[in-house]
Amino acid sequence: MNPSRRALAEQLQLYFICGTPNTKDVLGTVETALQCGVTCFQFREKGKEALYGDKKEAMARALQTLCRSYDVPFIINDDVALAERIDADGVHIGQDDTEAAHVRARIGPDKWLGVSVHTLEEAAAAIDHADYVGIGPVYPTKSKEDAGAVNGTTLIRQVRDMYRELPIVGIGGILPEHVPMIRQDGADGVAVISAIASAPDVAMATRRFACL
Ligand SMILES: Cc1ncsc1CCOP(=O)(O)O
Ligand SMILES: C=C1C=NC(C)=NC1=N
Ligand SMILES: [Mg+2]
Repeated sequence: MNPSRRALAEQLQLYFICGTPNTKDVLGTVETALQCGVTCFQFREKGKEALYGDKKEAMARALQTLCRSYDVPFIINDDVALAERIDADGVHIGQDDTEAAHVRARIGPDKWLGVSVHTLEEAAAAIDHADYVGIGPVYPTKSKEDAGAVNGTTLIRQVRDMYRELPIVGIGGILPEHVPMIRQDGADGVAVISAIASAPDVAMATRRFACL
C-alpha cells in the first residue's frame, strides 16, 4: 500500500459523522468526540431542519477550527462549494451527487474525496478518483432515510478482495461490538453517527470505539 493510502486508511479508523439533526449540541458533541479519540470528522448537514446558507457556513467553520485543534481531518458531506469556500480537508459524495471525476477535478489531488458505494460496479467507477469508499448500511440505520439495503459486510469483503489497497470505511447502525468483525472483513475503519451523537454519555460512547 503506498504511504499516502496507508496514512489515509489509518485516519479512517474512527470516522465520526454529525450535523445539527443528530444532536442538540453539535459543537459540544464534536469537541467531546475529538477529545475521546475520533480520527476523522464529517460535517453532514441534511434533513428538514438542517442549517443552510450563512448559518451552515458558520457552523462548518466552527467545526473546522475544532478539528484543526485536534489535528483531525475535516470532511464536508455533499456540499463541494462550501468545502472549497472554507478550504475543508475534503468532501464525501454519494451516488446521487456530482460525479466523482468532476469533484476530483474541482478540489484537486491534495484534498480528500470519499465516495459512497453500494455495488462492485460503483466501487470500480469510484477507484480512479476516490481516496476512500464508504460501504453500507452494514446494519439497519435510522440516520439516513434512503440508506439502501442492509448488506452486512458482504460488499466490504468483495471490494477488499478486488481492491487490496483501497481504503474502506463501513457505515450504518454500527456499535462498538461490531468493530472487530467489520475490520476483520476488510474495512480500515468505521463511520458512526448515532452510537456517538445520540449517546447519553458521548465521551464514554466514543472511548468504547476508540480503544478497540
Ligand atoms: C450516512 C449513512 N450512509 C449509510 S448508513 C448512514 C447513517 C449512519 O448513521 P448511524 O451510525 O447512526 O447508523
Ligand atoms: C453516506 C456515507 C457513507 N460513508 C461515509 C464515510 N459518509 C457518508 N456520508
Ligand atoms: Mg450525498
